[in-house]
Amino acid sequence: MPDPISSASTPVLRTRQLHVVLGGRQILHDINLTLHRQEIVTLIGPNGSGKSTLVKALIGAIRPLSGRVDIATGARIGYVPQRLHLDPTLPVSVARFLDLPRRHSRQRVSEALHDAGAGDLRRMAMHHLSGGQFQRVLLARALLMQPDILILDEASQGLDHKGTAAFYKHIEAVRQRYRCAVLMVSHDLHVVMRSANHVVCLNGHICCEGKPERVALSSDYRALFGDHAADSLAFYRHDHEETADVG
Ligand SMILES: Nc1ncnc2c1ncn2[C@@H]1O[C@H](COP(=O)(O)OP(=O)(O)OP(=O)(O)O)[C@@H](O)[C@H]1O
Repeated sequence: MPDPISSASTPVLRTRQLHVVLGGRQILHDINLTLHRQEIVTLIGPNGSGKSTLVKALIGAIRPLSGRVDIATGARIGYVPQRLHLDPTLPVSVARFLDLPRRHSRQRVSEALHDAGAGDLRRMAMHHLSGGQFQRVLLARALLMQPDILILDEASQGLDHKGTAAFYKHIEAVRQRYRCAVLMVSHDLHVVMRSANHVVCLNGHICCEGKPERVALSSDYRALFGDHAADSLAFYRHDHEETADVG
């Protein structure tokens, strides 16, 4: 289990020299990551770079070989997994799903669904939901526990740029309402570069991190993402110049 950080310190989550080995292979090394209260950090990296592994280590689902994960005392983590398999032979409604494994008041469930942008899905069967609706229900489930830290693993998977951008906006509203820190994994470089406050670029270790434009200019980022890197920087500049023009 992750260790507690004393309540006096500012970070809500911090890792120190995290090393993860799976199947005899080193997947992550020297991970020093800090998440401050109410900050949004986006984790990017190529396929297989260890993003999901890091997220699992943070929530305590994977035990690191060495290093530490410290969580502020009393801080609750809400986790939205990359995918969740539900047995289609056991149909379950959204409302019932959100009551598993622990029952919540009807009002709390309604609030969480509303806050996740899924207010109208309560009576739907889980196996009838679209990919985007399913992710919002998973987000509602994470919000039910009033998280101090919200961790989303590729929660915008399957959404196009527009859908991803809308989802990011939604997460920003959630962050403000719940006053939680957010760590999200994303592979949509365009949207990340446009929307994130702080970007962490992972490839077995943290290659670079900082504000989007700084990361986009770094040679490590360009080496990892090639042409996409140049595209996303152009996108970032275009968007920010437009914003600057407007005012
Ligand atoms: N249980 C496991 N045993 C052995 N190797 C594993 C295990 N889980 C993951 N890996 C390996 O660890 C590496 C990192 O996987 P991970 O899923 O963390 O990457 P990712 O950055 O999230 O990738 P993607 O963007 O494709 O989702 C991969 O090479 C994967 O094959």
